[in-house]
Amino acid sequence: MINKLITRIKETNAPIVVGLDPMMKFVPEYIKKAAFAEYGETLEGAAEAIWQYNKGIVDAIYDLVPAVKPQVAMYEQFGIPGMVVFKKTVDYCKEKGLIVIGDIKRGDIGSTSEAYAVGHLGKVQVGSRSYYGFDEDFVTVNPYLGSDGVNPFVKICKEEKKGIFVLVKTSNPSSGEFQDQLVGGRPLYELVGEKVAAWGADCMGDSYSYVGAVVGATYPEQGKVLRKVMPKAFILVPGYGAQGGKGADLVHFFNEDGLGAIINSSRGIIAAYQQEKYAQFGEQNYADASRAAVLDMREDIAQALAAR
Ligand SMILES: O=C(O)c1cc(=O)[nH]c(=O)n1[C@@H]1O[C@H](COP(=O)(O)O)[C@@H](O)[C@H]1O
Repeated sequence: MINKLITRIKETNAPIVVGLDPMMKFVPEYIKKAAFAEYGETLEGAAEAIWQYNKGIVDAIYDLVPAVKPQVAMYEQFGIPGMVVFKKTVDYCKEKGLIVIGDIKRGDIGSTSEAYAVGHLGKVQVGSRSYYGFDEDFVTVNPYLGSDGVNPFVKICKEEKKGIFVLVKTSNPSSGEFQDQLVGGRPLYELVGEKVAAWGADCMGDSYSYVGAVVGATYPEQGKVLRKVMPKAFILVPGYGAQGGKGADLVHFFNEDGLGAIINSSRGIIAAYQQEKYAQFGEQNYADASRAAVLDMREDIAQALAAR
């Protein structure tokens, strides 16, 4: 799957992931009205609204980008109907040819991590049969529990030819509280970066490992160091747009080959119509506004890379 991701990045010229993080405040009124008319102001109604909203965005952007990243929390908040829409979104995006990164940030003791990995990447055994659960192509993994919490994901990636992105240095303001703590004189995120390189060493695709890392666009200096610590890891870079990351912050996340990073934007794309810059599209054309925002992001990244 890492090879496919790289091929699609080259074909689209867009090292971009559109984050499908639907929130009710982003869903246009006309979509909510129709969903509530059918299902009432219920969890089912909310789930239908985010499904229709997602579908509009995916239809508008699927030819421009290689991948999407549905964030499971945004679906989980609507209970079972929300999780049904998470799965519908995963399947629909894959039908459209998109690579799906399930943003689940899981990680636990080994046996529990194995169940997470089975549910999201692999197949579960039921008697003599086996079934895919959510069947994403990649998932995000929290490494706080150490190797035995990560290894079950790696094992299933090997079997299924899928991949993971391990949290190394996150984009949020408090990320330094633990991640920047010095351990033997070096920040913890660097040690985690070294572990990512080690976990990924025998998980190579043609040029990159399918054990990747997450490093926030909001920490470009740390990104520069981590790029060197784990040269074969693909880096998923969130924090562009809504969290303040800009094109110029991203250049050090890429290798000399122009590859090695894929930049996520969620609110900046899916709620573009609510920004002044794209307000002319109006609510009815929210999906066209998302398309315009992807094109602008692609240009911003290309310019930054050309200027480095
Ligand atoms: O793993 C992630 O994707 C992630 C890691 C991180 O360090 N920071 C971060 O923002 N994310 C996710 O990336 C998305 C960012 O959303 P926007 O800020 O709206 O672009 C959200 O789904 C976050 O959960």
